[in-house]
Amino acid sequence: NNASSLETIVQSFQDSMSLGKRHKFWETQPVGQYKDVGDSSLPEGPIEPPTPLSEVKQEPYNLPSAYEWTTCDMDSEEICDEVYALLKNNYVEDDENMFRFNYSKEFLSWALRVPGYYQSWHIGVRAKTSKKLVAFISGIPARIRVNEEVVKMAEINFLCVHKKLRSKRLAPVMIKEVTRRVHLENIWQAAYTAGVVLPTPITTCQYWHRSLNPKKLIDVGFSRLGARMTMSRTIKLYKLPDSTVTPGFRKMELRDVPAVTRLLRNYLSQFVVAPDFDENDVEHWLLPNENVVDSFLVESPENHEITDFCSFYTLPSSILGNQNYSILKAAYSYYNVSTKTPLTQLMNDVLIVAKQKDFDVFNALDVMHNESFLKELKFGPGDGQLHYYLYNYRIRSALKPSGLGLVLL
Ligand SMILES: CCCCCCCCCCCCCC(=O)SCCNC(=O)CCNC(=O)[C@H](O)C(C)(C)COP(=O)(O)OP(=O)(O)OC[C@H]1O[C@@H](n2cnc3c(N)ncnc32)[C@H](O)[C@@H]1OP(=O)(O)O
Ligand SMILES: CNCCCN(C)c1ncc(F)c(N2CC(C(=O)NCc3cnc4ccccn34)C2)n1
Repeated sequence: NNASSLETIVQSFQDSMSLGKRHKFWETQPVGQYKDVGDSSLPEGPIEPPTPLSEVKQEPYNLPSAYEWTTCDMDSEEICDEVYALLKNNYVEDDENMFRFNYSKEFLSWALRVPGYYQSWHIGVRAKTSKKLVAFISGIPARIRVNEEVVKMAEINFLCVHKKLRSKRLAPVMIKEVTRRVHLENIWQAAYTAGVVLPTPITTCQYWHRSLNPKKLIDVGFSRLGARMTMSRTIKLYKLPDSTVTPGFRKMELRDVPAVTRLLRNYLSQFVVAPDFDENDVEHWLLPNENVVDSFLVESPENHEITDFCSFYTLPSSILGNQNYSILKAAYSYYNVSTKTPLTQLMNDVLIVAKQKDFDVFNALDVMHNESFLKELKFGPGDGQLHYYLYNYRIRSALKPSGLGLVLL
């Protein structure tokens, strides 16, 4: 009728102005809605109260008839392979479709089989006939502190629908199903990041990249030769020493877990949103794990006190359509703490180690105190932004990336 056609006209106008973008699914969810932004009368904390467990939907949401739910046992080599292959071929790409994340199998096992994990939160969708895995979404339990409140949350990640099944509204079903399964464990909040804008980010972070192998990065189109720059001048610009400079800088070991936990908990207490890591979490997330996560610390040569800590995770990308290279080896800054060694010097040692390990690029978000070293260590701003979200939890203050102490994978 006239009214709906008028709405359609208004909608397409607004969309073209990217103003009131319609979010048919997200408008139904307990998340900060655009209309609420800036309304300081709304209290900080849960948006909706928990539902009595008896009232949580007991059976899975309906899928299109050709598809069925499957729970992915990431302990099984075969199923881990299937999840790896689905993501390798269908997960996040850059806007120009030149790169696609290629999370490794051991990385996915590390990211999903965390202390206290629920296998039921590792959710897949299979085609009934072929049994092919065509979609995935994951949740892991985490204790996240928001200001003074430590909240049990689910960290949601690796949402992926096969390229052939896009734009069929499958994502909202995946999200509702993981929400239902999280509710069944009496957890009512979640944290997630995305490169897309949804209702409503708690903060928006900028990616920064530090070239380690500038020739390869230019060859594959990740970066461009600077104006008035030659290739040899560019290689010299990014050259790093062969070895680290900080006395007492070494790999983290199991015996360091208690000290690193103390150091990290104290450091993270200054941020508005941060994980509430205990020793179990630190052992899982920060102990070196080959090709997955690397971590280092500074043990003072005088009194053997552990004064600083730094870490990065390994997330390669497939290079789509380049004759000479197929993999971009990228390191992502994870958690770093400096109490004695200047953060810039500590991070320069991390760059030196990453170069020694043959990484092509070192990525960092402008979270925590990262901004203080980015320019001096020759990071350049990336084109991607990462938006952080909380589900069913409103935070009062407008959060800047420097107030964020949470790095998701
Ligand atoms: C208490 C517990 C709560 C637990 C849950 C907490 C929430 C968790 C939320 C998930 C956190 C994920 C964290 C990560 O993994 S971020 C990485 C996401 N994955 C990728 O980008 C991989 C490549 N892309 C794909 O696989 C598909 O394009 C996906 C699956 C992303 C969308 O599939 P498709 O393209 O075929 O679209 P559709 O027709 O099915 O559905 C369209 C609807 O989906 C909304 N959409 C699009 N992209 C995203 C996105 N990244 N987060 C949330 N919502 C998203 C979109 O606004 C629209 O809703 P609305 O705008 O109309 O309202
Ligand atoms: C914190 N959890 C990271 C999840 C990855 N998420 C969801 C993501 N969302 C948007 C982005 F902007 C982004 N960036 C990494 C930066 C980068 O390296 N950009 C060039 C590039 C190389 N390879 C790829 C693969 C995909 C996208 C960009 N690529 C930008 N990451």
